[in-house]
Amino acid sequence: MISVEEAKKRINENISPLKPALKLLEEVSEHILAAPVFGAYDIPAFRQSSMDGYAISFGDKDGELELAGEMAAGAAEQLTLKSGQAIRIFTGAPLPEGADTVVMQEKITKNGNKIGFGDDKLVLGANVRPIGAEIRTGEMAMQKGDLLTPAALAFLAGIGTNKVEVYPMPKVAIILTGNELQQPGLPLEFGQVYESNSYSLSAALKKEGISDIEVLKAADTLDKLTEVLKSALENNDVVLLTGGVSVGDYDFVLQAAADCGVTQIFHKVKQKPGKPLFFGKQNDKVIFGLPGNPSSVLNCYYNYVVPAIKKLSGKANSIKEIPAKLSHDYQKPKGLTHFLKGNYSEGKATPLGAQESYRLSSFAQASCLIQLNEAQENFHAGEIVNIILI
Ligand SMILES: Nc1nc2c(c(=O)[nH]1)N[C@H]1C(S)=C(S)[C@@H](COP(=O)(O)OP(=O)(O)OC[C@H]3O[C@@H](n4cnc5c(N)ncnc54)[C@H](O)[C@@H]3O)O[C@H]1N2
Ligand code: MOO
Repeated sequence: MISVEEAKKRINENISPLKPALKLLEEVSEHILAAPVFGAYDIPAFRQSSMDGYAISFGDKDGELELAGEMAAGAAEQLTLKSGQAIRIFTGAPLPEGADTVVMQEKITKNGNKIGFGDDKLVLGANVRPIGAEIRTGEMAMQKGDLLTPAALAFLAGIGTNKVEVYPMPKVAIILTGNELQQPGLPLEFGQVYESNSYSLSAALKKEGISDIEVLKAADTLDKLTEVLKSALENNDVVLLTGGVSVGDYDFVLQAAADCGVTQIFHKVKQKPGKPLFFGKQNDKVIFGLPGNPSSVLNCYYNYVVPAIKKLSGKANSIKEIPAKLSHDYQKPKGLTHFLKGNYSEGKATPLGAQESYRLSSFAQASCLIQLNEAQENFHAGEIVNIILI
């Protein structure tokens, strides 16, 4: 059995980002750029008004000008401004030839076809967006390693980019094991339990930006599980099995993994919940055997699966670990790192009730996992411990 730290280290050492791919902007929200993006055009591509108003030549600002036409956003035809003239213009429209300044419509007086200007603060070039102010042709817009946030996607779209080279998000299969599982919404027969792990994992994966998720079920026989695992490995980058990873007579995950050519990197971590965690690889494919208890599944997900997914998708940062003051005294036996469902507020971490690994009621309210280290038995109120924000 290995420590939490060793398990995390082995996962990190055994995972590399997925092969970069060229994808449409619509498909790459929250992805990491695998190559820099360069501007293909000067943007703005033309001198553009940033206000609704009147385009003028700055030298004419003190006189009364004659209204000589209109440029709306999207105007396909260029106008030329002559001395003594103003041209009506709208936000986003191209400046007429000969104009250098835009006066806001709130600052003018209008007398028939004549326009007067009372803006003493007007400066040359006011309310004009220069050509290439956002980006120049050939200039680097974003770097390799940058995150494609909503703003980044809009920036790239705004400079005319529609495809980018990114680290893909992994395709993930969830395999549920256990003959006892019943779908929520149907009546429970004797001995059945409602299936909940696919709900936690699917939702958590979606929060990481993963959309390609397949949920599969395998009956508790070695043949069936091996068949399902084999096909999941063919079609996905990551396989998350839940249950069947302990020592019971119907726990076939280890054998099925071996039969599918998966190399075991570790099995069993000195932790609670989630002690029988399994991690393995088949070439570049990543396999987690998550211990079936619903809290064990989620604890292992936050501690081990999230960093793995981040690394596969080229992301550097992993889990949000911070120090916090423990709210109460707490005792546990030596030997296992405990992860307690807790709440975090104003620097203080409070353990919640229902800590058993089959229970989720307090996990449903928790905002953090409180990490109590392997070697320590007694923890005191006010002591600094590490927490993982979830
Ligand atoms: N003799 C021993 N027994 C057990 C040990 C041990 O060391 N020696 N470890 C215990 C620990 S710790 C855990 S955790 C579990 C993990 O067992 P498995 O991964 O083999 O999981 P299962 O036995 O299949 O299921 C455990 C538990 O979780 C329920 N479950 C499973 N899948 C789902 C699901 N999709 N939705 C909701 N609930 C699920 C299942 O019904 C069981 O109650 O082993 C201990 N035993
Ligand atoms: O480690 Mo198991 O997950 O406690 O019940």
